[in-house]
Amino acid sequence: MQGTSGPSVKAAIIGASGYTGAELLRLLTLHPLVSVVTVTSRQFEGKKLTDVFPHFLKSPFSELQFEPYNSEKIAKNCDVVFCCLPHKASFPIVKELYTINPELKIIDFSADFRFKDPKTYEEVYGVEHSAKELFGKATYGLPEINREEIKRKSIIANPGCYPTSIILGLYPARVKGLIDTSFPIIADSKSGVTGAGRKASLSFTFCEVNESFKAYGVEGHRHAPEIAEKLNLPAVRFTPHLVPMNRGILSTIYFKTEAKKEELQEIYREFYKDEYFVRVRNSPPSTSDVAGTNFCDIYVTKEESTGLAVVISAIDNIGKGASGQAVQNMNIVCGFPETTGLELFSNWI
Ligand SMILES: NC(=O)C1=CN([C@@H]2O[C@H](COP(=O)(O)OP(=O)(O)OC[C@H]3O[C@@H](n4cnc5c(N)ncnc54)[C@H](OP(=O)(O)O)[C@@H]3O)[C@@H](O)[C@H]2O)C=CC1
Ligand SMILES: CC(=O)N[C@@H](CCC(=O)OP(=O)(O)O)C(=O)O
Repeated sequence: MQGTSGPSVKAAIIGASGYTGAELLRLLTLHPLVSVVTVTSRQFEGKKLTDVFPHFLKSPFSELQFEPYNSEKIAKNCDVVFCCLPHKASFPIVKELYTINPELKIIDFSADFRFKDPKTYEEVYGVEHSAKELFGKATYGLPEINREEIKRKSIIANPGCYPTSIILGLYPARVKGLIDTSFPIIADSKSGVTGAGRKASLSFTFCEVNESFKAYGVEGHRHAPEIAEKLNLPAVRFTPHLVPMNRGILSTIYFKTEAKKEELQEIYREFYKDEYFVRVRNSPPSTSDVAGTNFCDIYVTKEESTGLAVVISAIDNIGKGASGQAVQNMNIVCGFPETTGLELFSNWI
């Protein structure tokens, strides 16, 4: 880490031309302790950041230029690297950076180090993992359930956006043994279109998405095993949906429980009382309550006639679901107050 006056940490963002990279830059404009020194992109190599993203004119990063990825330069000049690349593209880069500089703190947005065992990754993602030896250096970056591990590790595997909303929505009940696991646990999630990334693809063009709403991944989505592993459950029935909005995930989660509604509500409130980024609500949240923020808003209730608890969990997929969570993780690994740069509230309207 650098000196004590002004920004103390130098950061690089690899894959900064995508949605999570751009959101991360936006959040870091407000971070007093971080200076972004390198942003990489293949398509925009050599272009000024503000030619691609004019909304950063007059920001602290307005002089940055997109560079090609250079492992030596990044690993030797930076303290923290945010790797905003797709799955499978990420692990070779994480391996290269870690090999050059094992002191580096690497926050990986992809799924490449999210599972406990590389075998599970290979089964779910259908590709061989060629950096298996790094799993011991990596941990799952969901601070509310794994903060102490995050402090000790070099590679932080930022969770998937859907798993963030669902795991936080189920965790208190699971930890307290209130979920009757002899019945299926059902999570039905709706995501904004930024969840699919910025790359051009027919299914995400305006007319394909606007004024419509569809389920996908119905036969099985790669996030279901991630959710099940982190909650130590054999399975979770997960169905994602794409909704015509830019940002946000709303998950509706059902589980069977003997607990009464008031007991559940009290347990959730107590469980998250010291977690700044989880707000246990008195009414069902909407995605607009959390847009642009690092909050996860949760409402829990119970229907006595069916014995089902219903949890509604809202996040911004590129906030708490990706870039906000990455800043939270960086704050933890760098020893900064966890909320630094993240005390932001939604535009709401
Ligand atoms: N969007 C979301 O809501 C969330 C995303 N994530 C994860 O974060 C990561 C980034 O997602 P997102 O920003 O949405 O994706 P985008 O597609 O918007 O951006 C990814 C960036 O990575 C670069 N890139 C793509 N392929 C490669 C490659 N093979 N090698 C090197 N660079 C590459 C591209 O830049 P260029 O072509 O200019 O080099 C691109 O800008 C992914 O792993 C995603 O799964 C996690 C949680 C939520
Ligand atoms: C709407 C949409 O397409 N969403 C993505 C999830 C994005 C995400 O956060 O997940 P990862 O980090 O694991 O990619 C999907 O279903 O694949």
